Amino acid sequence: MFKSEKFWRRPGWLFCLLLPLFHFASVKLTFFCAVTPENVVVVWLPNAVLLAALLRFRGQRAPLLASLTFTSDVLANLDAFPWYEAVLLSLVNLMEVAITYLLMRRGRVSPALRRLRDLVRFVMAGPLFGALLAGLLAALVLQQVGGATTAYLTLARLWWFGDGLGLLIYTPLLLAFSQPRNERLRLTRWDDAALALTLLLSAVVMLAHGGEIDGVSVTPTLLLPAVAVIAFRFGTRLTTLLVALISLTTAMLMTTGLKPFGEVPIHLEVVRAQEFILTLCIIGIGFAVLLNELRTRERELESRVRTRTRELEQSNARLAAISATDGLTGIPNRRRFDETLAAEWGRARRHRQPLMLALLDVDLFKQYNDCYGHQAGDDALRAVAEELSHHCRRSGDFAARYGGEEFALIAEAADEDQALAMADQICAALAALRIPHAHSPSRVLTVSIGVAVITPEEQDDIADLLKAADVALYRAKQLGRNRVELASVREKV
Ligand SMILES: Nc1nc2c(ncn2[C@@H]2O[C@H](COP(=O)(O)OP(=O)(O)OP(=O)(O)O)[C@@H](O)[C@H]2O)c(=O)[nH]1
Repeated sequence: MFKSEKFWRRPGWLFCLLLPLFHFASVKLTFFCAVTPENVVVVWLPNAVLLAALLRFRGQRAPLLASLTFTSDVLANLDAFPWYEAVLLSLVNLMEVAITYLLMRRGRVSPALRRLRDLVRFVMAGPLFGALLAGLLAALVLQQVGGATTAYLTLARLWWFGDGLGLLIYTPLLLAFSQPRNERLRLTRWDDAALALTLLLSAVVMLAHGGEIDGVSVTPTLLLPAVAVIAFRFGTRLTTLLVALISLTTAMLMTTGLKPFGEVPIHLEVVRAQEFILTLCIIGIGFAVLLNELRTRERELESRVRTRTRELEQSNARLAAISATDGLTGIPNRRRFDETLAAEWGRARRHRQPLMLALLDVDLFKQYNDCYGHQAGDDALRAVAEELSHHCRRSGDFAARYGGEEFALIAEAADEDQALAMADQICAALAALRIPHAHSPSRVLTVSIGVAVITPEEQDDIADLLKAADVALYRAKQLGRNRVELASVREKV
C-alpha cells in the first residue's frame, strides 16, 4: 500500500483513517513510558506524527489532519487528565505543531530534511522554539488547571525537552520512511558486523539495565560511538530508526524503576535521559543527514562533471570539424587533405592496393575573376566543390580544396584506366555545369586535371605522388586545358 506513489500524493481517506489510529497509539506508547507524577515524559512522540504528515503532504488537508490528531490526542489523554485539562493540553500540542510547520514553511525548509541546513532550521523552529512555547503554556495549564506541585520552570523545561526531543527524533524518522529513498548504500561484511555489534551492545545495556556488569559500567552512553558508526555507514533511515529505538528503550527502562543514569532524583534523572537522547540525536541524525548531503553533492558533482566532459568533447569535435573544413566551399581543407592522404597512403601500402590522386585546377580563373568579379569567382569555386563532392560517393573517395582555385581528389582505383575514366567524368561534368566564362575557348568554366596512381611500397615517398600529379596537371595546362593527363609515378618523377 505505501509503495504506491499515487497513494502518497495526497492524504487520501485511508491515510485519514490510519493517522488518528497511529497518533492514538503513539500517545498511549508515550504514556507507557511516562515517568513523573505529573505525567511529564522523557520523549513525547505524537506531535511528530502530525508534523511529519503536514510536511509529507506539503500542508494539503492540514485542517482535517489537525482535527483528527487533536481528537485522538484528547481521547488518549482522558485516562491521565480530566477532560478540560486534556483539551487544553491537546490544544497546546496542536499549537506547537502549527507554529513549527508555519516557521518551517516561512524558512523554506525542504520537507525531505535531507540537507543539514534544513535540519538546523527544523531544529530551531520545532524543538527549540515551538516546543519551548508549548512547555511554557503546558506548565501553566498543569499548575493552574491541574494543580501540579512541581516548580513552574522545572515543569516547563521537562515539557520543552520532552516535546523537543520527540519532534527531533520522530519527525526525521517518519519522513525518512514515508518518502522515496535517495541514498545508495554500498555495504560490506564489516558493516553487517558493525550493525550486529551495535545490536549486541544495546542488548547488553538493556540486560544490565544501564548499570554495570562485574564492575564494568554499561550505561547507555556506551552506545554513542556505535550509533556514530551506523550513521556513517547505513544512512538516515536506519540511523533514525536506531535512535528512536534506543530513546524509547531508555525511557522504558526508567519506567521500570531502574536507574540507567545513576541514583538521582526523578526530575534530574529525566533531564539526564533527555541530555543523553539529545546527544544521541546530534551524533546519529545530524551525522547521517550531513553524510547523506555530502554523498548527494558528490553524486551531483560527478554528474555535472560528466555533463561538462560530454559538452567539452562535443565542442572539441565541432572545433576539430571546423578546423578541418574549408570556410568558402564547406569541403575538407588542405590540413585534412594532408592527414587523409597520409592515412590512405599507409592503408594502400599495407593492403598493397592502388591509390589514385587527382589535382584539379580551374582554367583561366584569373580572367574569370577579372571579368565577373571576385564574388562570382567564389560562387564558381563553390559550384566546382559541390560537383566534385557528388563524385565522391564511394567510401574510400575524398575531395578537398587544395588551395586557391586548386582541388584534390583521393580515391581507390583498380588501375590507371579506371582512374583516368573517373577523372574524365569529373572534367566533363564540370564543363557540363555550363558556368559562363567569356575568356575560355569553350565559353564555359572548365578544369584541368593531373592524375597519378601508385601502389605504394616501402621505398616510395608520398611527395613523389604529389609531384607526379602536379606534373601531369602542368602538362594538361600546356596541352590546352579542359583535359586530363595521367602521370606514371615511378617513370615520370
Ligand atoms: N574569387 C576567388 N579567386 C581566387 C581564390 N583563390 C585564388 N583565386 C584566384 O585564382 C586566380 C588564379 O590565377 P592563376 O594562378 O594565374 O591561374 P589561372 O588564371 O587559373 O590560369 P591557369 O591556371 O593557367 O589556367 C588568381 O587570380 C587568384 O586571385 C578565391 O578564394 N576566390
